[in-house]
Amino acid sequence: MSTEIFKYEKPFKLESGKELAELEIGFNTYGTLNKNRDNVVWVCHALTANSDVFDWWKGFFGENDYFNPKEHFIVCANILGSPYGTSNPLSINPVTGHPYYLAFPQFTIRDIVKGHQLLADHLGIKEIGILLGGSLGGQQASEWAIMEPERIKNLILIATNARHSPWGIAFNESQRLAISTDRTFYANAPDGGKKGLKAARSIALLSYRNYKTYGITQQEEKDNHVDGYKAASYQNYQGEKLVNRFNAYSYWYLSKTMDSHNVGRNRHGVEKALSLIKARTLVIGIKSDVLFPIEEQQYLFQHIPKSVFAELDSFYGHDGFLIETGVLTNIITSFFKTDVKGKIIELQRTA
Ligand SMILES: CC(=O)SCCNC(=O)CCNC(=O)[C@H](O)C(C)(C)COP(=O)(O)OP(=O)(O)OC[C@H]1O[C@@H](n2cnc3c(N)ncnc32)[C@H](O)[C@@H]1OP(=O)(O)O
Ligand SMILES: N[C@@H](CCO)C(=O)O
Repeated sequence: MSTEIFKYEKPFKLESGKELAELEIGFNTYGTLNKNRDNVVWVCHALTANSDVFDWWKGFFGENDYFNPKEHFIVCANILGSPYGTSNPLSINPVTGHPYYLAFPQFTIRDIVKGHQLLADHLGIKEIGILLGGSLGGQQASEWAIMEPERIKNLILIATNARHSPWGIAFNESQRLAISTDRTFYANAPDGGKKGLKAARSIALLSYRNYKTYGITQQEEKDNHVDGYKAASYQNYQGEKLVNRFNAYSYWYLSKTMDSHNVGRNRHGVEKALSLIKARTLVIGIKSDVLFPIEEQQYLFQHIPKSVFAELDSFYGHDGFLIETGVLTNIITSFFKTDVKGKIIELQRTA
C-alpha cells in the first residue's frame, strides 16, 4: 500500500506560537468511506512506526483481521516530526532551502493532532467511528477526543497515559543524553547521531520489555562463557535496526513531544480535561508494562465518563500492545458487543 502525501501550503501554527511555513503529511488509507460516512477507523501510531498500519499491526489490521477494508475506512497518518512522509527535522525548510535539523521547532501532541484534523477535513471525514492508539498513539487519541469530543464516537486507548510521568521523562532524557554524547549529532547531516541513536534505542528497549521478557527470550544456552551474551547481542541488533530506518533528529524531537504530553495543560487540570471526552471509551492496560504502568490506564478509566477498562495479560511488557494482536482482537470484540463481559473487567469507580 503506497503512502500518499497531503500538502498544507499555508503556515502551520504550533502550540508554542512558532510556525512551520508549510506542512506535509504522509498517510495511508484502506477501504472506502461508506455512504453514511460512519465507518472510519483512525489509527494514531507510536514513536517510530509509520502510516502503513497493515505492515506494523498485522493480525489486528489486515484483509481478514478485526479491522479490515471490507467493513472499515481505515486511516493512519505519519505523525509530525517522523520521517515517513511527514514534515520532520530532515525536511527542507522552505525559508532557508536547507534541512531544519535542530532548527525544527519543538511541537506537542496537540500539534500532531492538529495535523491529523487538517487531514481528516481534507478527506471529508466528519465523524470518526473508532479512534485508537497505543503509547504515544494513545496520547494523540486522548488529546483528539478532548479537542473534538463530538467528532470521536468510540475511543480505544492502549498502554498510554493522560500526562507523561517523571519516570517516562527520565527514560527519554537518558536516551537524549546518549544521543548528545555523539558529536556527529551536531554536524547537521542526515546520519548525524547514529551511534547515539543506537544507544538510545537500547535504553528504550529496557522500558518496552522487562526482566521476565529478557529472562526468557535472551537466556543463555551455555553457562561456561564470560562474554558475548545473547542479551548484549540483542541490544546491539535492535539499536542498529532502528538506526537503519530512522534518524536521531526525529527521535530527539518526538521524545520531547512525549515528555510534554499533559491533557490538562491550560484546561484546568487533567481530570477536568478527561471529563470532556464524550466518546464511548475502552482503556486497555498491560500488567507487565513498566513504562506506562497499569495504574496510568486505571486513572484514565476512572476519569473518562463513558469508559470500560480491560487488562491485557502479556509477557512482553509495554510492546505487548504491538505484539498481542489476538488478545487485543478478543478484548475489542467484547467491547463492541452490547453485553460487555468476558475479558472486559469493569472496575468500580471511586468517584
Ligand atoms: C520500514 C520499517 O521497517 S517499518 C518498522 C515498523 N516498526 C514499527 O512500526 C515500530 C513498532 N514496532 C516495534 O517496535 C517492533 O517491531 C515490535 C515491538 C512490534 C516487535 O519487535 P521485533 O524487533 O520485531 O521483535 P523482537 O524484539 O522479538 O526481536 C526480534 C528480532 O531480533 C533478533 N534477535 C533476537 N534475539 C537476538 C539476539 N540475541 N541477537 C541478535 N538478534 C536477535 C531476531 O532475529 C529478530 O530479528 P528481525 O527483526 O530481523 O527478524
Ligand atoms: N516500540 C514502539 C515504541 C513503544 O511505544 C515503537 O518503536 O514505536
